[in-house]
Amino acid sequence: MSDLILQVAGSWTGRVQYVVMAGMFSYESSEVDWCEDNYRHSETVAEYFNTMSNIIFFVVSPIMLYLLHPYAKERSLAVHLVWIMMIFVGLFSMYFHMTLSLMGQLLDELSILWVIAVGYSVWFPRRHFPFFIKSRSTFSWMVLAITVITTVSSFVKPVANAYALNFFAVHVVYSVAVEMRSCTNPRVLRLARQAIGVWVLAISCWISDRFGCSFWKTINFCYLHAIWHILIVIATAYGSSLLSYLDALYEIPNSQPVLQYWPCDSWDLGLPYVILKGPNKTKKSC
Ligand SMILES: CCCCCCCC/C=C\CCCCCCCC(=O)N[C@@H](CO)[C@H](O)/C=C/CCCCCCCCCCCCC
Ligand SMILES: [Ca+2]
Ligand SMILES: [Zn+2]
Repeated sequence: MSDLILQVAGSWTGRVQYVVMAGMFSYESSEVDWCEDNYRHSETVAEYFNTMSNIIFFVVSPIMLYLLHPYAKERSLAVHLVWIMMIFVGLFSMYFHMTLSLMGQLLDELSILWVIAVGYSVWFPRRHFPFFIKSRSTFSWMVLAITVITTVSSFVKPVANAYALNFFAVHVVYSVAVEMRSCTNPRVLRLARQAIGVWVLAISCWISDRFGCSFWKTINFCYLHAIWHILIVIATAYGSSLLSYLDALYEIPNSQPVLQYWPCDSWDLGLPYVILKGPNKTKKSC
C-alpha cells in the first residue's frame, strides 16, 4: 500500500515538475492529441480543421441567444448564461486545438463543465430533485458545490476529464429520455429524437477519433473530431430548446409554450426555439 502511495506521489511529482519545466502554455504540453495530423496545414496551428470547426460556436450561440430571449425574459435572464458561456467554450476549444497545450485543454474542459452546471441549475426538472432539496436555489447551490469540487479534481488527472464530462452528457440524455415518456406532443417528441440522434452521431465521432485513429489514418480521413464540434453544437441547440420548452411548461404559469424553427418553421427546418403564447394556458401536459 505504502509502495503504491509512493508510486502515485512520485508520478504526480514527476508530472508537476514536467509541467513547471515545459509550461502549461507551451505547445503540445497536453497529454491529449487528436487524430488530425499536427502542423499539416499551418506552422502555428497544430490541428487546423479541429481549430477552425469551432467557428460553429460563434455562429450558433448569438442566434440561440436571440431566439431564446422571449422565453428567458419571462423565466430568468440566467438562461442566457448557457449560450454566452458556449462562446467561451468555442474560444477555449480553438485555443486548445491550436496549441494542444495543457492550459488549453483545462480551459476547454472546465468551460464545458461550467456550461453543464448552469444548464442543470436552470433546467433540471424540479420534480426530479433529490428528496432533501426543496427549492431551485438550494439545488443550484448543490450544483455549484459539486462543480467547484469537480473543477479542483480536474487538475489531478486531466486526461480523465473528457470521460467525466461525457458521463454528465449521458445523464443529460437519460433525463431527456425520461421526460419524454410522459410526453404526447409529436413536435416535442420529434425534437427529442433529433437531439438524441445528433448526440449519438456526435459521440460516435468523438469515440472513433479517440480510439480508431489508426483506421482513419489508413483512409486519410482524420476529421472526425472537427465533425464532432459541429454536431455537438447542433445537439446542444436542439437539447437547450427542448429543455426550455419543458421548463416553460412547468415553471412559467399560463405560458402556453410552442416550439418553432428558425428560419423555416413550416418545414421544421433549422434551429428550434420556444415562443410563449400565454396567458390562457389551462393544461399542464406535454
Ligand atoms: C437537465 C440538464 C441540462 C444540461 C444542459 C447541457 C448544456 C450543454 C452543455 C455543454 C455543451 C457542449 C459543449 C461541447 C464542447 C466541445 C469542445 C470539445 O470538443 N472538447 C473536447 C476537446 O477538444 C473534449 O474532449 C470534449 C469532452 C466532452 C464534452 C461533453 C459535452 C457534453 C454535451 C452535452 C450535450 C447534451 C445534448 C443533449 C441532447 C439531448
Ligand atoms: Ca493531432
Ligand atoms: Zn475539440
